[in-house]
Amino acid sequence: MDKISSVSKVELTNSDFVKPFRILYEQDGTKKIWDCIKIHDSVTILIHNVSRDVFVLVKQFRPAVYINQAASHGETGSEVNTEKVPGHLGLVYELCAGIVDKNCGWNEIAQMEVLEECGYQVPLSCLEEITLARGGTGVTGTKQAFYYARVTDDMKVSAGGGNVDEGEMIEVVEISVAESLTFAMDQSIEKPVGLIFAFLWYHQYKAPKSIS
Ligand SMILES: O=c1ccn([C@@H]2O[C@H](COP(=O)(O)OP(=O)(O)O[C@H]3O[C@H](CO)[C@@H](O)[C@H](O)[C@H]3O)[C@@H](O)[C@H]2O)c(=O)[nH]1
Ligand SMILES: [Mg+2]
Repeated sequence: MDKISSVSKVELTNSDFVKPFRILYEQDGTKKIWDCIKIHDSVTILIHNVSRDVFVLVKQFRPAVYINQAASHGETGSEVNTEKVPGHLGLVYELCAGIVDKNCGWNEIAQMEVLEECGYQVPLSCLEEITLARGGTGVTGTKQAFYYARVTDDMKVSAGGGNVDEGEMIEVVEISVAESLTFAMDQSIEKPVGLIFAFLWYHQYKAPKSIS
């Protein structure tokens, strides 16, 4: 999964996934411009396997993270020297997530992503909405829905790994709930803020409280 080679940056002319555009507006009479990117809304799922008290995460190569790593290693040109910037630097731990690109309930999209990426067939009744937030406010402004899915070992029906037809390569990783806060705050582990939020949410609102 982390054997990355032949990396180059090219100009984006058209895309099925993102559309850059500019907004012109006036604020209190002052003319302003703001450059944005249109992307899909998304769903994100904190999967808790209660049979073994572990969180189920996905680990995947993220080109955007990789290219930022390359820049930190002085590789800012259009070609990246992959000897100097090995592919594992673009691997990221994330919650199971997917874009809202189908006309159905967001909870159904969450259910599909849990199956596709992590191999659990979870009934909708085991999916709880945590909250809805903005995935990004500066550039995209899209919505991101967070769900909590309680799963058991007997809901595991496949290895997961993502949609092979779309070329997805995903490793399913388990983190014990007991170690999850240390994991969340470890800066040496690449992860998005949504993962940290979800782990903290669990410990604040869901974790059994010990009696002192
Ligand atoms: O430029 C692109 C963009 C996407 N894809 C494919 O599109 C699919 C997208 O996968 P999906 O699981 O639906 O979305 P994610 O990539 O997991 O993205 C979600 O999870 C991210 C991490 O939480 C968030 O940043 C995003 O907003 C959210 O949509 C995959 O097959 C990709 O291979 C491409 O091939 N090229
Ligand atoms: Mg995904």
